[in-house]
Amino acid sequence: MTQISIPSDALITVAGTVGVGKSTLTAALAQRLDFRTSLEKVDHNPYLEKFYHDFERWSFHLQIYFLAERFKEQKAIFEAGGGFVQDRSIYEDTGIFAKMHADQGTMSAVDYETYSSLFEAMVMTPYFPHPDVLIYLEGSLPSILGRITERGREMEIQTEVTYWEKMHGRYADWIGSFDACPVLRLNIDEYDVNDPSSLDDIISRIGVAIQESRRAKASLNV
Ligand SMILES: Nc1ncnc2c1ncn2[C@@H]1O[C@H](COP(=O)(O)OP(=O)(O)O)[C@@H](O)[C@H]1O
Ligand SMILES: Nc1ncnc2c1ncn2[C@H]1C[C@H](O)[C@@H](COP(=O)(O)O)O1
Repeated sequence: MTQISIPSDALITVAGTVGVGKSTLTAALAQRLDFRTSLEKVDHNPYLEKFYHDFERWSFHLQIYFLAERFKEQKAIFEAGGGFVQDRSIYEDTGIFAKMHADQGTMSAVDYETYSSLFEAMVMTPYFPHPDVLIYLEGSLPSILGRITERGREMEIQTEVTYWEKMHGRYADWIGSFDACPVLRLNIDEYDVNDPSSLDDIISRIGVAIQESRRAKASLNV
């Protein structure tokens, strides 16, 4: 199969639940495509560990922090003119995490409202490049829990399994109605990030998805 080249200004975003393999695939794709990465910085997050110990107390602070961080990343991608693989989308902050905590009562209704209006205002700006394609990583809950354990972040390992179970279910519902950009679904049992031919296959599929979406946009003149 002839491989369709990926435009050098593309923005490829990798989405999926915690531990599914986003950062690993982001790094592998960026290296192969000679793209830059936009990574989530977990180690210097001042709220994350506190949040896992007390969701109610820290949910709002953490969401505002993630929103600010991701918006800065979006702006950097916009200013660079693309050419990035991004680890996690801004859509997951609001569509998965903030909503889940609001629904389960660990973020108050007023905090959720404030957060959501800030999110809407940020997304409406020209600094917000929508991805050319969102790669959605999916897998079974046991495989994902195994990866969370293997990675060894104590705060995640100590968190009740029901938290990850609820998140896993929410992701499945969320992706079913996600329509902000084209989606490429990848099952984690069906690729090997260390196998070059497996990455070739993913890159071919990314190429096709981007080509189709750019053609569709051009025909609508948007
Ligand atoms: N394709 C893969 N096969 C096997 N293990 C993987 C794969 N991708 C990631 N992992 C492992 O799973 C764990 C979580 O991966 P990571 O990329 O950090 O997930 P995420 O960014 O989605 O939270 C890490 O220990 C990583 O080494
Ligand atoms: N928006 C978020 N709210 C709560 N927690 C979040 C949010 N975004 C990321 N996280 C957490 C989940 C993980 O513990 C780390 C990093 O995510 P990962 O999926 O491992 O890249 O941050």
